[in-house]
Parts: sequence; structure tokens; C-alpha cells
Amino acid sequence: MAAPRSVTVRTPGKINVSLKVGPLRPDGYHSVASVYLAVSLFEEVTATALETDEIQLTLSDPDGRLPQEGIPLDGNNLAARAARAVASRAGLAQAGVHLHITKRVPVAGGMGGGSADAAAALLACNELWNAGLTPAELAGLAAGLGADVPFALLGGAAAGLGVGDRLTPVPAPHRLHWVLVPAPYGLSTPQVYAAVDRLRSGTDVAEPTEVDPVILAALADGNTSALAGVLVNDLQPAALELAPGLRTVLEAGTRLGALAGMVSGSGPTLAFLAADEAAASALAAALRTEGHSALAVYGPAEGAVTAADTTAHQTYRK
Ligand SMILES: C[C@@](CO)(OP(=O)(O)O)[C@H](O)COP(=O)(O)OP(=O)(O)OC[C@H]1O[C@@H](n2ccc(N)nc2=O)[C@H](O)[C@@H]1O
Ligand SMILES: Nc1ncnc2c1ncn2[C@@H]1O[C@H](COP(=O)(O)OP(=O)(O)O)[C@@H](O)[C@H]1O
Repeated sequence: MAAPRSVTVRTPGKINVSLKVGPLRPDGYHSVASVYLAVSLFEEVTATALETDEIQLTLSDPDGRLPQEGIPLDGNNLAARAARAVASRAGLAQAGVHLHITKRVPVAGGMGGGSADAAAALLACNELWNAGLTPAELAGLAAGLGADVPFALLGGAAAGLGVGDRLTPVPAPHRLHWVLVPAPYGLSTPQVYAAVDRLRSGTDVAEPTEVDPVILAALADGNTSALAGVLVNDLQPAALELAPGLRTVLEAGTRLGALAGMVSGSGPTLAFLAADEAAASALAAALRTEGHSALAVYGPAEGAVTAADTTAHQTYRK
């Protein structure tokens, strides 16, 4: 008997090199102006056809460094929800699938790992089931699954308005080098947004309507020192309040040679910008010597690609 068909899709984690957050909206969300940068820490989802109509999930952690508690392995997993969304949109009566998630992005780390799994599952199931959904339809389903899911499909660098789902790709032709410091714990995104509302209560908070053009120019030029001066994250004070230990790690990164450091999204992962690849690798080594976990990565990295395509899109210049 032939082996059941499988499709593997790879998607990137992200950092937000700029994240401006507006006031709390009546729907419980905040409008943002975000500059997303996909980085070279990838999730993979392999979707394998099942004879039944159940959705099964398994997970592996090849690098052996992710706390896996807190990841639901049932219908609440974002990858399972993505598979259901494809089946229902395509009107498939029997849509059984086994989803295997290979996890590398820190869990509840502010790097959009669950969103990357959802994006990968959308594309993998669409291909596995020959569901025929267009990229625009997949992007629509992605936005219904979470604010960051559309960017995980797209990858590269993009400005995000609305809740982060209204995306415009932005030119970032030069590879930038970063060091990520994951924490051994997670932070809950809704709690970080709630903390920022509390910290800013009584102040007038503007609706963000556009991303900072200085950031866009620095990305377009690959100007790391200009970029270092304008990295901003409105969620950072809230993340530091919830996880005060991050302050010493931020200080260590800059003391050890980072051009700048910031909390990634809702945290607690920290992202340090390095001058070049050699500086990133030296910084990661120095941080590890001081007892921190540290990974050198680059961005932009490409968005969702099926496994057979993974070498076909390496278009970024160093
Ligand atoms: C903060 C950011 C920055 O990119 O990412 P993470 O750092 O979590 O990865 C995003 O805004 C997170 O996006 P994502 O994690 O997809 O959010 P969702 O699942 O859609 O929403 C989870 C909860 O976060 C809050 N939320 C999310 C997005 C947004 N623009 N405003 C919000 O207030 C809401 O409380 C919402 O119920
Ligand atoms: N496939 C998934 N991977 C990780 N977390 C998931 C997944 N599906 C659902 N979740 C839930 O989403 C929460 C946030 O996940 P994650 O995307 O890792 O972090 P963040 O929102 O900080 O980027 C997790 O704590 C978990 O409860």
C-alpha cells in the first residue's frame, strides 16, 4: 500500500522592530502600527492524510529547549483550528489529518510561534486536500485565527496596521543579524496588553495610523546604527513590569556589544541587534558565557513555503 500523502510547510517566527499600540478598543483588541520582521527560527508542520475525519496532533522539539506545557494538543491548538478552518471554508465533508508540529520558536515568547503553526497548517492542509483556496482566501482565514497569523504566511518584512493583520510588505533587501534570548517561562499576550492599559491609564493614548518612516528607511538601507536608534515597543514597559528579571538581561546584551536590545512583541524573548553576522555570533557566545540562552538569527526570513520549495526562495542579499 502506498504511504499516505503528506505535505510539510515551514513558517518563520517574528520580532516586531517597531510596535506602537493604541488605546483599548471596545472589541478587546488594540490598534497597532507594527513593523514585523520574520527571523530564521522556523516552525514546521507536516500534514498527513487520515482515513477518518479526526484531527490528530503531535509535537517535537528537536533542539530540546522548549517548555511544552501550555501548548494544547487538542482542538484548541492553533494548527488544529487552522485545519478546521480550511476544511470548513472548502466545504470538505471528510477532512481527517495528522498534524506534526516541529517547534523551534519559544512558546508564549512574543515571537508568534503558535501563529506560525497556524499559518503552516493552513497552507499544508490546503495543499494536502487540494482544497483550492486562493492566497487571499488563506490570508482571510489567517486573520480569523489571530492578529499575527497573516504575517506568518507572508514573512519578510511588513508594516501591519489594524490589529496587525492589515499588511503591506516593506523593502528590506539587506540581511540583519540579531541575537534572541528566550526566557525559561512565557508571558500571556492578553495579560501584557492589559498591563500596558493599566500603566497608561489616565493618559491620552493616540491611535497609531502609520509606521515610523525612519524605521522603513533604515530597513531599506540596511542601516543598522540608524535602526538601533529607533527600535520601539510600547509593550516593553508592561513586559518588564511582569518579568522584571529581563532588565538585567537587556543590560547584559548592550554591555556585551549589541547595538540595541528590546523585548520581542509581548515578550519575554529579548532581541538584540548586532552590527553584522560575526558580531551576532560573538554576542551570542558572550551571553551564553554569562549563563543566558542565546541564538543568533537573521531577518528578514521568508514566509510560508512547502518543504520542496525551501531552497527556491533565498533571494535576500547579505
Ligand atoms: C503582541 C503581538 C505583536 O505582534 O504578538 P506576540 O508578541 O503575542 O507574538 C500581537 O499583537 C499579538 O498577536 P496574537 O498573539 O496573534 O494575538 P491574538 O491571538 O489575535 O489575540 C490575543 C489577545 O491579545 C490581545 N491583542 C492582540 C492583538 C492586538 N492588536 N490587540 C490586542 O489587544 C487581545 O487581548 C487578544 O484577545
Ligand atoms: N501551536 C501552538 N503553539 C504554541 N502555542 C499555542 C499553539 N496553539 C495554541 N497555543 C496557545 O497560544 C499561547 C501563545 O502562544 P505563542 O504563539 O507561542 O506565543 P506568543 O503569542 O507570545 O507569540 C500558548 O501559551 C498556548 O496556550
